[in-house]
Amino acid sequence: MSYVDQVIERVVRTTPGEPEFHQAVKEVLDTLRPIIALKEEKYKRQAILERLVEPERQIKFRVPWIDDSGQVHVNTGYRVQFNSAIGPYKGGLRFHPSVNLGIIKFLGFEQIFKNSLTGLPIGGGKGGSNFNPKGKSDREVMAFCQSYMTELHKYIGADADIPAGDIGVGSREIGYMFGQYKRICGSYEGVLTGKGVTFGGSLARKEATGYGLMYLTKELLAINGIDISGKICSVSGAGNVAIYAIEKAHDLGAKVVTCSDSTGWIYDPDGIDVKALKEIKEVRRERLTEYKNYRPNAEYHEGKGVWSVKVDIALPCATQNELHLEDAKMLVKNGVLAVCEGANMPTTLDATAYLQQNKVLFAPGKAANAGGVATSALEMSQNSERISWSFEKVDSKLQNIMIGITHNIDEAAKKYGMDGNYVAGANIAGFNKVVNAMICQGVC
Ligand SMILES: NC(=O)C1=CN([C@@H]2O[C@H](COP(=O)(O)OP(=O)(O)OC[C@H]3O[C@@H](n4cnc5c(N)ncnc54)[C@H](O)[C@@H]3O)[C@@H](O)[C@H]2O)C=CC1
Ligand SMILES: O=C(O)CCC(=O)C(=O)O
Repeated sequence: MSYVDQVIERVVRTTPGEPEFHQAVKEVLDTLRPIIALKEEKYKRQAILERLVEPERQIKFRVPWIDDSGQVHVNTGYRVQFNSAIGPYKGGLRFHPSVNLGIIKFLGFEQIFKNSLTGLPIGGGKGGSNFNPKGKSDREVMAFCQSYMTELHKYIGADADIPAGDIGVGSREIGYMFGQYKRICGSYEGVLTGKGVTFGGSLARKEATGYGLMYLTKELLAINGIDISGKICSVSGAGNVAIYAIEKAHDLGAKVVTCSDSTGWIYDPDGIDVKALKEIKEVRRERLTEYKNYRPNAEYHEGKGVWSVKVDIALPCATQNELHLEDAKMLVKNGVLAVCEGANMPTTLDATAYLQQNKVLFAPGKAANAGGVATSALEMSQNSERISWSFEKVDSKLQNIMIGITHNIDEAAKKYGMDGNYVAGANIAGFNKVVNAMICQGVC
């Protein structure tokens, strides 16, 4: 059995019940085979892959909180500090009922390579809870966030581990957690990113993941001789990443005709109305069923379906494993040119393989959605300098980072004879930097 297969077998055997983590490990290690083969003995002796797939630390804790009726609830909190070879742990917090250790580990593992690709000094981590903010009052969300931070503060710090948002965690939740950290630690520091701009947040962080996705998509198409202008796109999700991907796609001359939430999806042939979407999701926190009140010509459908629409570019921006093999087949049948992942691991392994076999340009999330964490790192720089940069300055740095990532993954794929395989390119480029740092730092 090859070294890679031994490590995959060990991960599956020793971490039962963590299918998403297994999926992420398999995807990364499979594409790394050619470069691991070049230094197999050295890596094996150093146990590089065994160390890479084992988090440096995983923290699991009780989060008790009281609802508005006086009832006490208990949720489970997590923080997985995966790899600090190239910088302090960095990665978001997810609050969603589906959260468990395996999901946080897959996200933390992906984050190692993504953060490396940004070129900035940030290691990989992720956290969250099975708490569901949907339908809770602001006071209940605050009670939960304060309780979560009361435990988490022991393990984080501006130079140690800097959480941010993810599904279910936006500026409201970050604000409550920042307030509680400050209160307990007596320290006003950049311990979280995605903060409100009046208390240390960076301009353009809110927009960064979606905008970054579109900067990379535009560049990837351009490398392949295609102009993004005039292209029709489908987006899944209606949260932070989806909203700002749609906004930037429209700025770039493309037209997005779909979006979705966990109950249904919208088809708007005239192009999604971003102002209406922001009002529904960011201000009123309502369901997408409300969209028809703003756009009577749009269609609302229950359940899933955005991938059945004929488009040039598909942008999954909701959650993991939301684009399956049947969806990939439908997209290919309808002539899709590119699939660029705004979410983390939204495309299943067999769907990814099918798209690649059918010559669809496929940009994996760890490259395509890296603009969010990159801008978080820019927020950390501003906090250290005690200064705030303009929106234009941050946005311009974000663009340069995303263009850089696009060329980096393209060149890495070419260098190892896998021209056009951007999954391999992203994994290889991310891996090389982290592994060099791990080797230089000795056995730790
Ligand atoms: N917010 C950020 O800066 C970054 C987020 N991501 C990833 O992007 C994705 C979306 O995150 P955000 O937009 O921040 O979250 P969000 O909470 O703002 O929005 C999530 C959206 O996805 C939908 N969704 C969630 N779970 C779903 C499910 N099981 N089925 C159908 N729809 C579902 C929700 O209804 C919502 O519209 C996630 O995979 C996240 O890990 C990646 C990089 C950075
Ligand atoms: O901004 C950050 O630190 C993390 C964003 C994130 O969770 C992600 O890239 O998936």
